[in-house]
Amino acid sequence: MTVHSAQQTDLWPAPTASGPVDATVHVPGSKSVTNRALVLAALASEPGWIRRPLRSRDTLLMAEALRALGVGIEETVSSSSTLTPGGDKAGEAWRVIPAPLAGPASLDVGNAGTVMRFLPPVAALADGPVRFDGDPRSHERPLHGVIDALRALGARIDDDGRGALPLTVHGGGALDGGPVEVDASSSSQFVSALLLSGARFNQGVEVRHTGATLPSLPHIRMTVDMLRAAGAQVDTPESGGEANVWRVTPGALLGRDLIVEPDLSNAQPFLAAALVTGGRVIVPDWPERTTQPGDRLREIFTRMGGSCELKEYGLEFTGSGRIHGIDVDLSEVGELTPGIAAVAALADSPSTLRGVAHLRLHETDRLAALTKEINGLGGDVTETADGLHIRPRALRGGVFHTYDDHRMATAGAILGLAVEGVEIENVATTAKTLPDFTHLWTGMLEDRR
Ligand SMILES: O=C(O)C1=C[C@@H](OP(=O)(O)O)[C@@H](O)[C@H](O)C1
Ligand SMILES: C=C(OP(=O)(O)O)C(=O)O
Repeated sequence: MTVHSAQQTDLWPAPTASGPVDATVHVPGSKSVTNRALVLAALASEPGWIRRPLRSRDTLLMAEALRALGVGIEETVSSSSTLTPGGDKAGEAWRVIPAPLAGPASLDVGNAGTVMRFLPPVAALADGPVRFDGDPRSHERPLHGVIDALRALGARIDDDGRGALPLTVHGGGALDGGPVEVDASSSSQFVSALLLSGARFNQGVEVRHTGATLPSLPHIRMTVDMLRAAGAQVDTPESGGEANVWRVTPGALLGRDLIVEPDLSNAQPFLAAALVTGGRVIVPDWPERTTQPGDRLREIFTRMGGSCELKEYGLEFTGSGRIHGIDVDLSEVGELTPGIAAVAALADSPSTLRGVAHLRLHETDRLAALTKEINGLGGDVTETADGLHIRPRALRGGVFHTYDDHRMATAGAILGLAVEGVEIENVATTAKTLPDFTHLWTGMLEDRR
């Protein structure tokens, strides 16, 4: 698969459901886990394996960028294909071979928050200049937390002073590290970025978040869990440390053999389909314990009218035929907002989604985009200071624009299940994290188990 910018402007007629869905959907691996695994494996002192990696635009950009810095990443068919009940590509794996990091290099981050934020600290450890650029939207997404913190920790960075891309990190082969303050209220990825490379800084790193709010805490926990699994010593607020302070002790990282969990945020549209059609969807390999924010869907979609059971083979989620509105704080799980908004627009009562002001700086301004597009189909959505108020109304068909946002595309598909004549513009933008989306979606509608 080539790493391309999804510029296609075709209209995809979103299929309506002819009845309750009844399907098993194998959801590909987690973007957030795959990209953390790549960074940690690249920084390790020995080779490692990443099994069942997500292959999507965001993760291929991460792999390409690390290769450009000298890291070996080999695609292989692993010997452990038996690990995978029914997943066709599941035996495939990446072998990551760390090497001295070096510039000059020119990295394309696309519109991947994980790539544009996790890699500048890695580049600070490289020897030589590393230039970062990406899609036009990447120039608007906040990066000041990473830039300012790296400078405070001893890095030299050339940028245009806006706290955003493009920029060049002049890596010196090592970084002092130590204590640093960051306002991560616009993205938890600032904290994750500094922690992920922190074990390789001379003094490690101590990150103190100074802002009033901090979104996406589960993603910071994911960073901490994965660092610990790679042998790093990490002190956190949860492990008895100070509130809003994370500390990584300097030291070598181990090469791991890691199996990537299915992407639970990408499972969302499929679970939503069960809810919207009063059907049933099984997602195999749903982890029993996970830091992925998508695990909150079990609770949120249950409150919205479904029921679920975590079985040995995966999650079985069943809709009741009724969809209820919800009043919910999504600050920890912001990336679930578009899918929840779509379901809420089809509910039997109003919804209020709170705590997600930072979504205005995601792939697109998601609060504005959801309001405009759902209202464009006849809906009644208003933006609040930190979220959305959604009053369900009968919807009609029309074009649903995606603004190069994968989660807008999947939100439109959810609406299309219940509303005839919804056409998704640039559904190919789902390639950011789920290149197979349209096949999985039509497959789900045909599958009757
Ligand atoms: O660290 C990660 O993998 C992510 C953190 C979150 O970012 P924000 O904290 O910027 O919302 C989330 O929305 C994004 O999809 C993935
Ligand atoms: C916000 C998201 O992505 P990113 O990693 O680009 O921030 C997302 O996937 O919903």
